[in-house]
Amino acid sequence: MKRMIIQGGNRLSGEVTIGGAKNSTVALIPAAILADTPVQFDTVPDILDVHNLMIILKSMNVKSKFSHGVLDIDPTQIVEAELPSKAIKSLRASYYFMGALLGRFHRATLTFPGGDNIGPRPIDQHLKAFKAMGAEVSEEGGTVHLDATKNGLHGARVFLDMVSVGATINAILAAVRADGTTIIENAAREPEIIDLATFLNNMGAKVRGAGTGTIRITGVNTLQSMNTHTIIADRIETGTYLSLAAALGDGIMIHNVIPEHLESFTSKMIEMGVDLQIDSDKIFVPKVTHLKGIHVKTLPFPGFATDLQQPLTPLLSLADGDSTIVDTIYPKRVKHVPELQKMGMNIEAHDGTIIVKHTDHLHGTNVEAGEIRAGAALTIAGLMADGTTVINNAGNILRGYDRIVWKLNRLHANVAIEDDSSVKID
Ligand SMILES: CC(=O)N[C@H]1[C@@H](OP(=O)(O)OP(=O)(O)OC[C@H]2O[C@@H](n3ccc(=O)[nH]c3=O)[C@H](O)[C@@H]2O)O[C@H](CO)[C@@H](O)[C@@H]1O
Ligand SMILES: C=C(OP(=O)(O)O)C(=O)O
Repeated sequence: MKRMIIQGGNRLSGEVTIGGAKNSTVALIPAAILADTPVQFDTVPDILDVHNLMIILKSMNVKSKFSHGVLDIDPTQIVEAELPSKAIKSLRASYYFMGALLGRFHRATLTFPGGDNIGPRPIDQHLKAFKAMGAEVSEEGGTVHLDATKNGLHGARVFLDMVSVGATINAILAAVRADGTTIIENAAREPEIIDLATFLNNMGAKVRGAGTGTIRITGVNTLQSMNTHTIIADRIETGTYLSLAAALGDGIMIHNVIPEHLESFTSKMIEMGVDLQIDSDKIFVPKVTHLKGIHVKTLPFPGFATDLQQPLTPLLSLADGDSTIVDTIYPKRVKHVPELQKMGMNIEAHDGTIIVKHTDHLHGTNVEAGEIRAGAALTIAGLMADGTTVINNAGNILRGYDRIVWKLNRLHANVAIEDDSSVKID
């Protein structure tokens, strides 16, 4: 098991460049198996989810090579195979192989995905979309079987009961090579869905309306890649560095940013009193002297992202006055709260509301990254704290933060990853 070891207390400064978006990348890789040609992605983040998706590709005889942010995938010799359940369970987005395999072979068998433990994460809307498109769906012992081999996949009208990123993407993946037109209503509008549609459309797909609540997909017979797809910048990684820079920076420039994807987040930081200097593709965070408490409610995009409520909590603890967070997407996503309490933070979770009060002093201790963004919150808190913080289960952080140790140390932090289970602090 990996641990992150942080010697806290350094002020940070300098520059950091944001990587490609995890939540785009993990949809684009399964989408690549729909192509009839090799495909290439660049600005691919170096994260565990990518390496685990490559293991899944290999099990289907899909060769992939990842070097210096460029990922080449050759799906032209793909075969149907049993997918490795350990890799499937290591991340959430492995469920995108359901839609992609249905599109490619008209059938798929997968164990239930893993991913962050952030409360119930049903996939009923994904299965509803597959059924509407003609797939027979059955589940037994944690395995899902999808089969549309008898009559093929056909276009359908799918109204999602709730706005779901995963169900929207899975429905698109199944629909791009189906017969006829699929209409997804109440679709999620996240930028990562637009990125996926851009990749597919550049290969000849007909996906219209991505980024709005209604997406129309007309199936095509073949998808052929002609160029390299550059993955959009990770808005959640950006928000994490914005929070970190405001909490303990003496002036930090964040490059490769799409500010329009972060307006719900940056507007809250500005409301707190952070004098962000927002440019077309970079944001400068000056040294912060005074912060006010704020109230945050997470919502589907373009609302405040559930993945950014945790990385904001260390910054909220520096504000005068109380702040509150209500996570309407995942009300039970509070794994960071007891761990931050161990470090001395004045934070509580009651009846679906997280309350953060002013905290003068954080101290390093042994804590647990119960999920990726809890890990991000603990990383920022550890950098702010006196002494040594040991974050257990740091694999959860490495699932989604591109070269985080290297990036933090370039900002003058003191962070390392160790595998040694004997690391202890007094
Ligand atoms: C790989 C990826 O992109 N992960 C993101 C994706 O997760 P993911 O795609 O799993 O999240 P969804 O958007 O599907 O979930 C939104 C809400 O809908 C519910 N729901 C979803 C599907 C379903 O079939 N039934 C159902 O009830 C969920 O429990 C949740 O309350 O969006 C989440 C919400 O922005 C983010 O936190 C994750 O980082
Ligand atoms: C919840 C997240 O990821 P996943 O859906 O991959 O578990 C996240 O990125 O915050």
